[in-house]
Amino acid sequence: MTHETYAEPRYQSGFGNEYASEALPGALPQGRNSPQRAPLDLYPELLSGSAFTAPRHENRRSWLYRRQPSVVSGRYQPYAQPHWTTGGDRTIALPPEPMRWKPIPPDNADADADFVDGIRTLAANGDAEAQTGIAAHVYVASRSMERRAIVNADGEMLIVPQQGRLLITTEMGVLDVKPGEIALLPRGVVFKVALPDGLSRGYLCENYGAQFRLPELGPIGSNGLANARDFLAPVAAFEEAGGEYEMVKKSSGRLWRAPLKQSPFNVVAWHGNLAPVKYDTANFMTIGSISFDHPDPSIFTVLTSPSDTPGTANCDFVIFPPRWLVMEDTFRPPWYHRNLMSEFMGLVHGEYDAKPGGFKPGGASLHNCMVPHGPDEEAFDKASQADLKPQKLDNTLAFMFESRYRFIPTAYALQSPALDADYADCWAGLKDLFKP
Ligand SMILES: O=C(O)Cc1cc(O)ccc1O
Ligand SMILES: [Fe+2]
Repeated sequence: MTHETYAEPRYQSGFGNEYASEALPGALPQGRNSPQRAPLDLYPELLSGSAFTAPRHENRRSWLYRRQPSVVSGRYQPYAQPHWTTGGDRTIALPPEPMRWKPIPPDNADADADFVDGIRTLAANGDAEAQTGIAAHVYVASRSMERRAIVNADGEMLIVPQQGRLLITTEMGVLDVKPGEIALLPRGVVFKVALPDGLSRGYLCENYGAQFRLPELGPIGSNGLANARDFLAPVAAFEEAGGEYEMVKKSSGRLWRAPLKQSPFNVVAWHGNLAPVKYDTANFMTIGSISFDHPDPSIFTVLTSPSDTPGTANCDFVIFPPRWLVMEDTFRPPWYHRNLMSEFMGLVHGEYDAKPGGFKPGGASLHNCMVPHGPDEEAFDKASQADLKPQKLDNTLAFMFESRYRFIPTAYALQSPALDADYADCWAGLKDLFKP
């Protein structure tokens, strides 16, 4: 890739549509996918993100035209990254109470790690082999991946940067992703992450289940929430410089590494509907109550990964963006609640209205199935006394990975000094105000 490609990535718009892009004119075959000899003597390679026979609306695949097929590789050896774990660990005694972490992980906050080595799994559920569940990770990294790439065969990767821009080079081109934006990298797409701002941190959802897609809009109609055109896929770009690479592969819960004689970013043209994308949450068309009551947060769903039970997601990716609150005679923050669904939350910046105190950017909270939670004492006191003028919740971005499966925190997360042992105290002062 030229320097200009890095400075100014270019994009094609849409989500799950048929993109087409060539870095060199004429590199895409016309009228067929695998001619006897492809243009420019490139190798056609099919990347399928769904079964061949998946229904048309769920079918995702792209054709990559590359200088060498992906199968050209050195032999894989085990790679040690013990902090990136897979699936729910059923041997861990899962605390049946609310949990929260301060910004994580302070232990390697200035670590000399790249994106792969900087991943820390906080909690996970399901089983990558059964293609169910997700993992919630954080990353803290200060080193760019130079001649090193990663491919994840266990799931797609939803990246939520919290601090520092990420330049994500993929087989299909480059995504420039800053905090407030998210990136979604399909299972099996090779990528590497450069850190132009130095020390960078954020959250990751590794989704072993059905691919994330836009939610149904029901009575909302044909527009709103995350609009498909605001998702951006890269245009084709390939690395010119020769020389060796290291490929890290995550497969079946383990990491491996192999030497490559050539850059894996050697795709000169591609077309299809399986692609990495980025999305700026500032483009989210937020819907709320303009009468009374606090609506269910499902109205803030950006992307959903369904399970086999309709309406009961493997994972919903939900954001709490800046928005106006105008509801009359209403307790405006989230209500106190207990849910079937399990909730892992993070904060990109600002304050979250239910927890103005202890929930900090870079931190996390976990409220599993039927674990009671809701506004802390400070939020309750303010909201139950507030003068209900229209109010803008501004300069804030929280998010939730919500899943039908309980998240099991990792031993790392349970032993971390970031675990907030006093979390429950934020509700301890809620008094019995009953006035019969
Ligand atoms: O618990 C939370 O903070 C997330 C949440 C927000 C909301 O507005 C309603 C329900 C809910 O679980
Ligand atoms: Fe909740």
